[in-house]
Amino acid sequence: MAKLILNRLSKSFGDGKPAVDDVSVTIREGGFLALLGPSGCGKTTVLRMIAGFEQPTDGAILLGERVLADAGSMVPPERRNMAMVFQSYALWPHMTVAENAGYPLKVRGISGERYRRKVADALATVRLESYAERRPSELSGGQRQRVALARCLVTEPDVVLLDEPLANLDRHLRQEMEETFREFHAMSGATMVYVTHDQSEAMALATDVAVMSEGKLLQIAPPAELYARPEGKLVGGLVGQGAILSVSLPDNAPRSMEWSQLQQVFTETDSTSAIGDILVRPQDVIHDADGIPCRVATILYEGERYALRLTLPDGQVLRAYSREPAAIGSLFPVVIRSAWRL
Ligand SMILES: Nc1ncnc2c1ncn2[C@@H]1O[C@H](COP(=O)(O)OP(=O)(O)OP(=O)(O)O)[C@@H](O)[C@H]1O
Repeated sequence: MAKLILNRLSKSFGDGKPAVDDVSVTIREGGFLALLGPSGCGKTTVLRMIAGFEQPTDGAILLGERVLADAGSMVPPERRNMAMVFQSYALWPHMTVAENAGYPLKVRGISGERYRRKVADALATVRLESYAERRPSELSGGQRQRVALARCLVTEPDVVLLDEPLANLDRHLRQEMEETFREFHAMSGATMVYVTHDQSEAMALATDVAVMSEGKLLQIAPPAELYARPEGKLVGGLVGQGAILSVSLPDNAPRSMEWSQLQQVFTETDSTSAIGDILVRPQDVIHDADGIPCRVATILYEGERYALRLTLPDGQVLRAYSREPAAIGSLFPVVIRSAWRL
């Protein structure tokens, strides 16, 4: 196994804007990368190029030193030692769970004891040993997804590619499957690339998250860093809960701002300073009689707390949490403990 490298990768489908535009990413061996972004941003096209279903128009894909694809050459999908898991599972309905899981081995001419052992190991990894003789129609959605994972494990792939694998499952099952994916990643040791438009899924699963928009890579970072230090409005708005406020900032404003600096921003409007965006997380908005005089716009009971939308004196919207209920329209002064300049 080796690093998977996307080097200045681009893909155009004819005229118009390229679907993937100059994307460079290095995924360490055994890493788990989530490609995150809104519909149409190019993430599936990146995955399909890694799998070998599409050829790059520019740039290259390498596994270690080996060039898998560039504009002039392509290693075919079956010679990349990769496995892909689809949203639709793509299981054979007439085969049992064990036969489905073992199918890639049959294709490769592996049989006998070796075949049985590999299938049994793969089913054990996804905890489906006792379902070996069932057919896909007799399984739940989560169990079918696990068969698809087992089928991908039997070939011991270097790289596993997952295209929105949880999109068809309900919320409860998604959480359970997130656990399965984490276990699967730990046990297989494979490098994984996971496409999703769900930020919480990406943050929960991956070791690194690459955020894409309109074919371009906006930022790549481990989840905690992406949350704490997003680059730009798009990433800031996509990752975690928060409000983006447009404020006039002093020239020397640091990226991470505290109340002592923010207080000035909200009280002194200096018409000569530049307008900039700051990201404020709801947990950093604290109810305080001496704070900015906001008003409650909406309130939503979330079980353990209330989620508030507050209106700032200039009309912009801020999010906050509160343990106490508050009346809509009432005064709710707040201190902003910290904010991140985007
Ligand atoms: N085979 C194709 N021919 C022409 N255009 C394509 C083809 N495949 C993708 N595109 C275009 O490339 C762009 C990126 O598509 P892609 O499927 O990679 O996005 P995505 O981020 O995966 O979206 P989604 O989450 O909706 O699947 C889109 O504008 C799409 O219409």
